[in-house]
Amino acid sequence: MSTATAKTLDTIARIRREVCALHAELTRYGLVVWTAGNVSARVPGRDLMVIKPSGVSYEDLTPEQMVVTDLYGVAVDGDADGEWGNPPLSPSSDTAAHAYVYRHMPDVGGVVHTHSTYATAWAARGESIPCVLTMMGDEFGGSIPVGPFALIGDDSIGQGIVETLKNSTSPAVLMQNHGPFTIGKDARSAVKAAVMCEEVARTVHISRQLGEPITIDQGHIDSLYARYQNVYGQ
Ligand SMILES: O=C(CO)[C@@H](O)[C@H](O)COP(=O)(O)O
Repeated sequence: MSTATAKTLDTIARIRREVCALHAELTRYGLVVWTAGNVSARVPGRDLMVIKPSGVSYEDLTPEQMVVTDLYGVAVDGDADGEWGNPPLSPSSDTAAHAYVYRHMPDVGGVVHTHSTYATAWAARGESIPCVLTMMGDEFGGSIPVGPFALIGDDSIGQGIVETLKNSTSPAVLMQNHGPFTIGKDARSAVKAAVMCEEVARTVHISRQLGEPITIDQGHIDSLYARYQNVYGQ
């Protein structure tokens, strides 16, 4: 086996394990029910992505079931370097949306979609979540925007995600009447954004039940975002 073959196959196997494991984070944080939602990752340096199979229960997901597709959502089972053993399963019904994001946002390495309750409730109203929490400044650099209503099945959802996020600091968009989609430099970052999106959607919802939350000055938001994105952590 050539070095290129071994490297490609090892990379695909690693990403399959990572994407499968990240789906467990969606159920762990209560972001999905039944088979709703999905996680994908870009294969670095290749026009390929890895995404969950459509309609498979979370508890049944295995790395081997993760589907490799091109960036138009077509399943690809190998290349000149050899086969990586795609399962006989259809990729997620949101594959076209994920693929569109990867084609049009080259810095994005991971995409997540959930129907998390509070964020989806904001999406049902077509209302962006105002930046009234320092943790929103940290993670989103401002409000969490709403994207247009779009039917599943073609590039419409992907177009709405890209049009909304391409000039935004937010890694999350609330697709109207549907739910949140998040992006990140990698799939784990996109999952984190989904977790944080639901957390702030819940907190701001509760706050608004008791009064009008106080928005944060944009200069302070920018300062919070710069610190968190560049200094926070190890
Ligand atoms: O939002 C939708 C369908 O409207 C999807 O996210 C489903 O909730 C999950 O679909 P699969 O990834 O299982 O195909």
